[in-house]
Amino acid sequence: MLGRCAARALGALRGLREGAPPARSPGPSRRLLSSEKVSEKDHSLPKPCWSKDMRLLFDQFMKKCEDGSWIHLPSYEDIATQRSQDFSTFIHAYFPTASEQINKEKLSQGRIFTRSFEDGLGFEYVMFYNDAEKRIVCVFQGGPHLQGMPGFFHGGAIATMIDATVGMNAIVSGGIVMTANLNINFKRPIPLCSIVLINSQLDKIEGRKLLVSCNVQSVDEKILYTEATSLFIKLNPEKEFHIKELVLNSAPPA
Ligand SMILES: CC/C=C\C/C=C\C/C=C\CCCCCCCC(=O)SCCNC(=O)CCNC(=O)[C@H](O)C(C)(C)COP(=O)(O)OP(=O)(O)OC[C@H]1O[C@@H](n2cnc3c(N)ncnc32)[C@H](O)[C@@H]1OP(=O)(O)O
Repeated sequence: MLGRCAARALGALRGLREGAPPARSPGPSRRLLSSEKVSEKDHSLPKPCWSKDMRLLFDQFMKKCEDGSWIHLPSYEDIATQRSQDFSTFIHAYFPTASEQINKEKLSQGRIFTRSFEDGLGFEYVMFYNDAEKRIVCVFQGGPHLQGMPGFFHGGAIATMIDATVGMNAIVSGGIVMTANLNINFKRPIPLCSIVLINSQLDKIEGRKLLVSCNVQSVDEKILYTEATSLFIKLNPEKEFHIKELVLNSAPPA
């Protein structure tokens, strides 16, 4: 049985695509342009660019999902439904000054960073969540455009995938959170285009703080490439109360 927070967060992740009603109002901070492209592709499902090993790992984890102990997490490249517009409106209301500085025309082109590369060239990954153990495992196949030192992944690309994985763990466990601190020890360089496992674990929740750790290992678990710890802060619930009112009152009269 999923915890209430995890069930809500997973529902929200799925709800970004499934059965969401057509947008009534984009709210004050996010105006959709008529030319806005909406991609429905779930990037966490097998694609031709996935290697044999990546597919094998996907199949192994999907097998673990059959008894409900693990859950496959969907992943889309952009955010375009009513519920996610509310989410976007919420975030902009939380940071009003920063929000004013955003170029609203460019905002409509917003795309999740890890899903903004052509298939196979950047970040290919799929995440699985275990609620009982508060773990997320990410199977990651990095492409040739993530190169840093010749033949190896760029440290920033590794940091990005770590942030995405521990971040998803924090979102599923805590709701709307932001990364406050990320500490990374790069222990071994990761060969370009290899497949690695990112194992993340929720260690502690202290009020609004969520501590999540992770390691990056080779598929056979013989090489420990990277270790990281992170701190996520749940956006202040008191402030959230006023923001909810703002979001609810933002729609123009019908
Ligand atoms: C339900 C959601 C559903 C769907 C989501 C939709 C789509 C998801 C798709 C993909 C997601 C993939 C995951 C990606 C994850 C990536 C996340 C990011 O990259 S976030 C971007 C980077 N982070 C930032 O830009 C954050 C910048 N910082 C801030 O905005 C603020 O500092 C803050 C973190 C919001 C905290 O500010 P607050 O005013 O809210 O809290 P404070 O009162 O300052 O602090 C509370 C508490 O925490 C302690 N603290 C804060 N920062 C730190 C720190 N760096 N180190 C240690 N401690 C810290 C602070 O001392 C307070 O402690 P207390 O006094 O004991 O209460």
